[in-house]
Amino acid sequence: MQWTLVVPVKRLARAKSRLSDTADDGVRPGLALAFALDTVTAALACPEVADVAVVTDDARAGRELAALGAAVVPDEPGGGLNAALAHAAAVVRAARPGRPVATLNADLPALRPAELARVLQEAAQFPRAFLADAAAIGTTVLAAAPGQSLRPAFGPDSRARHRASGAAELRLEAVDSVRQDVDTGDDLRAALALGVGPHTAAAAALLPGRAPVPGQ
Ligand SMILES: Nc1nc2c(ncn2[C@@H]2O[C@H](COP(=O)(O)OP(=O)(O)OP(=O)(O)O)[C@@H](O)[C@H]2O)c(=O)[nH]1
Ligand SMILES: C=C(OP(=O)(O)O)C(=O)O
Repeated sequence: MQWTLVVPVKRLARAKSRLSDTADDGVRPGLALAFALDTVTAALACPEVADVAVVTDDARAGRELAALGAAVVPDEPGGGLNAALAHAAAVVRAARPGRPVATLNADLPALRPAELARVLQEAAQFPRAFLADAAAIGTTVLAAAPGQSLRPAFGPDSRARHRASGAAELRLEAVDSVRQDVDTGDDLRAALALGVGPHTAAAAALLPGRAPVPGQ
């Protein structure tokens, strides 16, 4: 079963505010874009993924992600993350009603296609399912079978909120790259240790106190 992924991307100028102590206003938008480029590149390389739709209001992110092969859905509701996801899911569902849909956060710069494939294969066993983030508080993937509405409940404590909504929590081992979202400087260090994609490696090398990562 092949999935349509919906990837939300906040306006780059406002994105990743919790990284402001690690990356100042001059470099943070480029870092957020690099995360999204590496996330979408890995998602498009996953055999379980048919297509990727990015929902964003950011012109530069839309342009650069479209160049990778993603579709771009304008964030018309402008009502925050959950409204953007519900809107984009409705748009992609109208085009292909028989396909399962999953959201994937755009801040997974270490994402590996084979680990995402395992997550999506497991999610296909349930009407709705989700994967908790590395901190075990948030959510990085929320998946819905054909005919099931996504009902996204991202934000504070989204792991508990998705569980309370009846979605199955995926209890997979060794899918660290799908769980490792980057909100803070510590998260970025953890992602770099897992091994990030080339856009993030280049952007992270520009941060103060960071040497380029050899081989990336
Ligand atoms: N389209 C869209 N995407 C959003 C919106 N808010 C957050 N996102 C995306 O949703 C995912 C998870 O969001 P967060 O991890 O909170 O990222 P963030 O909002 O950039 O980070 P902070 O500013 O530190 O809260 C990321 O891929 C964001 O780019 C929104 O209002 N619209
Ligand atoms: C929006 C979310 O992401 P984060 O915790 O990374 O802000 C979430 O996990 O629901």
